[in-house]
Formats: sequence, C-alpha cells, structure tokens
Amino acid sequence: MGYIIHYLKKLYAYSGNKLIISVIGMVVISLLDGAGVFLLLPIISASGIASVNTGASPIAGLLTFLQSFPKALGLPLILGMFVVLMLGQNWLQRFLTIREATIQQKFLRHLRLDTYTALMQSNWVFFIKRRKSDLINSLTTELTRVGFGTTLILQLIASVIFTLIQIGLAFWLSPVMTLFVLAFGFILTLFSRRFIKSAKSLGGQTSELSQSFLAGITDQLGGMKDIKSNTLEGSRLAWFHSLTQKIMNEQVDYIKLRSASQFFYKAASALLIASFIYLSVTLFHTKVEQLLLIIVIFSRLWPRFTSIQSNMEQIASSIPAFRSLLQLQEEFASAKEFHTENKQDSQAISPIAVKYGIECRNVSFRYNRNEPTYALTDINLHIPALQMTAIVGRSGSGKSTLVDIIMGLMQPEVGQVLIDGEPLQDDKILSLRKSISYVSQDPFLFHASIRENLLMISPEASEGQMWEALEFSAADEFVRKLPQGLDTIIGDRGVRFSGGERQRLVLARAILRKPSILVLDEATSALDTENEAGIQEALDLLKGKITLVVIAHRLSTIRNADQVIVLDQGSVIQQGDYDQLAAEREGQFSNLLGNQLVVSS
Ligand SMILES: Nc1ncnc2c1ncn2[C@@H]1O[C@H](COP(=O)(O)OP(=O)(O)OP(=O)(O)O)[C@@H](O)[C@H]1O
Repeated sequence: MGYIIHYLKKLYAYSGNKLIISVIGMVVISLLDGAGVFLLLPIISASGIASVNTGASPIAGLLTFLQSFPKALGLPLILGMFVVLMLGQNWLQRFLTIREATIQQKFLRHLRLDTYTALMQSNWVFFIKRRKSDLINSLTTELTRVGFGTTLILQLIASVIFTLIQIGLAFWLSPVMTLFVLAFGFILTLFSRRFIKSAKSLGGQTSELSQSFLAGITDQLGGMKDIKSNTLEGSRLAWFHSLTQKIMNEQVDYIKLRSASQFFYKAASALLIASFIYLSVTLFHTKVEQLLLIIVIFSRLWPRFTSIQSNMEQIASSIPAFRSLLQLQEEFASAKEFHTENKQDSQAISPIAVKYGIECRNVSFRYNRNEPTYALTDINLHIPALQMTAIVGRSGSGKSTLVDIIMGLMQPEVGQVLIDGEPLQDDKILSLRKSISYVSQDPFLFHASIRENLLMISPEASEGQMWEALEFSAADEFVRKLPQGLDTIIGDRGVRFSGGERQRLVLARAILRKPSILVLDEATSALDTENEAGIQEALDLLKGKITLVVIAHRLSTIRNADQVIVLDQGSVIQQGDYDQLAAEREGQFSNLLGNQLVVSS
C-alpha cells in the first residue's frame, strides 16, 4: 500500500489543485445524480401513476411547491427539471472525464520523463549490474502498469465518493435500512480480501513472466546468427512454448479470479435485494415512497460496490509493478553520477585541458565486492598528456576495466585517479568526460543517417569538417560510393555496414568532436591491414596534439606509442617504450610479440 501512496502523493504533487477540482467535480456529479433520484417521487406523484404520500419524504417541501402549480404545468415542469439536471450532470461528467484523462496522460508522461532522466543520470556501474531487458521491461510494461494503476486509483476515489454520498442520501431516507445494507456490505468486504490477495499474487507472476519473456526474446534476437548456424531453433522454440503457456495460464487464472469475484458479488446482490424488500415490507413496514427511493439508490449503488471491488483487485494486481518501479527509482537515485542540480549547471562545466597527465595511484578494483577476485590490483601508472600510451595484455587482463576507471566511469575501490595531480571526482569527472572521445570494441551507431550520427556528437560541424573526419578514419572512400552519401541510413546497430566500416564511422565521429583525449579500445581490430595502416598514420599526426590511450591486441598498431603498459591478471607487469619492452627477452611483451609474429608469418 505504501507504494501506491507514494505514487498518489507524486500525482498530487504534480497535478495539485487540478486533482482537487476533479475530486470536487466528482462530489457535484454524485449530488446531482442523487437529486435526479429524488425527483423520481414528484414525477410519479405529478404523473398520477401512483399516489405517493409525501408527508414523510425529505423532499416534501418541493412536492408541496409543485402542487401549487396547475396539474397540466406540474408534470412538464418537473420533467424539465429532471432533464436539466441530467444534462448538467452528464456535461460535467464529460468535462471531468477529459480533464482526468489529461491529468493521467500528463502524469504518465511525467513518470516516463522522470524515470528516463534518472536512468540517463545513473553511473556506468549501475548498467553493468543490470540486465538490459529488465530495464526495458521496467520502462515500458511496468511503467505503463503503474500509470494504469494510478488511473484505477482515481476511479476508485470517484466510486468511493459516489458511494458515500449515495449512502448519506439513503441514510437520510431510512437509517435502519441503510445500516442493514451496510452491515451486509461489510461482511462481503471481509470475503473480498481473499480475492484481493490472490490478485496481488497473480500480479507478481505477471511481472516475473513479462521480465523473463522480454529477456529471452532480446537474447535470442541478439544471438539469432548463432541460433541459426548452430541449429538451436528447436530448444529456443521449446522455451517459447513453455513460457507462453505459463503466461496464458496466468492470464486465464486472473480472469477466472475476477469473474469469480464478480459472480460472488452479483449473487450476493440478488440475495440482498430480495431479503431487503422482504424485510422492508414485513419487518420495518417501510413506506412505499421510501422503499421505492431506497431500491433505486441501492440498485445504482450496488454496481458501484462491485466496481470498487473490481478496481481493488486490479490495483492489487498492479502493486508488484508499483513496487518494482519504486525500487528502480531508488536504485537510480543511489546510482546518480553527478549531483549538478540542473541541465544549465552541467552545461556550464567546461572540458578539461590535461596539462601534465593522468595518474593512477595504488588503484584496485573489484566488480563484485562480495567476491575475492580483483579485476585490477595496486595499479600505479602515469599517462603523459599529448603522448600516445598503449595498454596491452592477454584477454581478461583488465585493459578495458583500467580505461573505464581512467575515464571516471567506475570508481576505484582502493587508491585514486589524479588529473594533473588533482583527484578525479565530482565535477572533474564531467569535465574530463567532456574532453574525451571514446571508441569501444563494439562500435555503436544510432539508427539514423551517417550525417545525423556525426552531428549528434558535434552539432556545429560543417560538411567540410565531416568529410575531414571521415578522411581521417579512412571512411571517406566508401561513404562517397554510397548512393545517398552522408544521408545513408545506418541499419539497426549498423548492420548495413561491415564491422570495419562501422569502426571507421565511429572513429570519424570521435575525432569530429575535437577531443583533447582520444581513447581507442580495440577500435581498429576489425580493419584490414591497409586501412589500419592508414589510420595509424593519421593517429601519428595527432601525437603532440592530443592525449592518446590505445588498447590493442594487434601489437603492430602500437609500434609508435610513446609508452606501453603491459597488464596481466589485473597488475602492471611491464612499462616502457615499445623497443625497450620488445628487447626484454623474458618479459610478457616480447612473448606476445613473438606469438603474433609466428601467427602472421
Ligand atoms: N561487468 C563485469 N562484471 C564482472 N566481472 C567483469 C565485468 N567486466 C569484466 N569483468 C572481469 O574483469 C576482468 C578484466 O576484464 P576486462 O574486460 O577489463 O579485460 P580485458 O583485458 O579488456 O579483456 P579483453 O581483451 O578480452 O577485452 C576479467 O576477469 C573479466 O571477467
């Protein structure tokens, strides 16, 4: 329940007085509806269908007033009042429906924006610990369920207000009968708790199943080539069969539950009305006009009772979604990377110009603090400004982890990173990030044109600057050959281009930003030797102008590095320039070099 109250408070904080006005509108509608019911008596009386004793009725005054009119005028007058009342009520209802829908949609958008902004502001560690598909599920399915749940709560509030006002009117007419009906309603509520509990548990299953469904589908679409080439279709289909069966069963169970509760309520209502009329006539000797009004009120009220019950079941089933979204938002809050108050603040932070260099002092890092294995242990190194530093080592030796720490994407568990002697923290991280261009092992391109991909990183770039960047990364030739040139749309994750072409496009994008630090993590691994040599020459021209950090498996690409750092099992085992390390016969570097010469010969 706490989760729901949290979102209701958010809704109130967001929509404020608009929500209060809506609630007041609901009260007015309920009162108008009640007034319409009360008018039934004068209608019956004035039409002469039945003789109604008006003496005991709370609206006796109105009846006496109407009786002062000639008979021919009385009925049209009262019917006219009835029509005006109903029109007013329905107009107000329409107005409120649109208003509520607008509040709800705006709130849903606000929720989406809030959540997505928090996601964007979370640190990198948050993302490496989370399954991507779980995040997608939370941002789509769960968030929509929360939005829908909030709508249901508003409907519930409307129903409760309507019910309370109608009960008040009924109480005014006949306290004894009303208490009788309320006692009956109370007993039913006790039974309804069972239904609500089951609905909540089914809602939990919905969350789990939709999470597994999305995770599986995302995995399989990502690995389709492996599935096809290794004939794994059968086992994947078996998984799909079993999961869809569970989803189907869960949905059917939910419908069964809801229809069972609806049946229970409707059966109870038939029983109630029968015993109610029987008791009214035999025991309480209720007057005809009172009985008539109470029957009308309760026959309208009972469906509301049922809809309250149904709303509560639906809300209960969406509680797990409320819970998971709230937990996610709490995780976002604790993973917030920068505590700059607003966009202007973060825009005001300018890129850093590294003068002397970046230093790692006694840096150790573990991905999981509950496990003993360190990805980096006691790293001490210096990356001089405006020079090229290469990081090499066997697969899994910690190269990417080291670069992530240097870029401030992850914080060391022990030790610190210093930029020109100052610790890398808070605003400094953002400053550093603004001066870095990073190209990863798996280059990412947006599903947009080449031009848009380039402009995304440097909106001011001219056509000439874009071609210059493409020339730098040896991509100009193949882009020129494309019929649409710069306006060619890059397919999903760049599938329209080969791995090497993608790498070159991403490199062009990185260089277009005019970074003062360029970090290349296996950024040329998919290139042929000719293209790689071209890029090598271009990088050599950057020496002395920007700080270059290059991770490379292919050691030929780092021949001109000013400094080479060799990592092994998370520790620096060698450090020096290329020729010096190549000359250390016992060192791992000459070993790696020897292996590559054997492979390439
Ligand atoms: N997200 C992660 N969670 C847990 N452990 C990780 C994670 N990423 C990397 N590791 C572990 O940290 C160690 C260093 O990994 P890292 O990716 O830095 O190595 P690398 O030298 O860049 O490897 P490669 O050359 O294969 O890219 C490895 O043992 C790896 O299993």
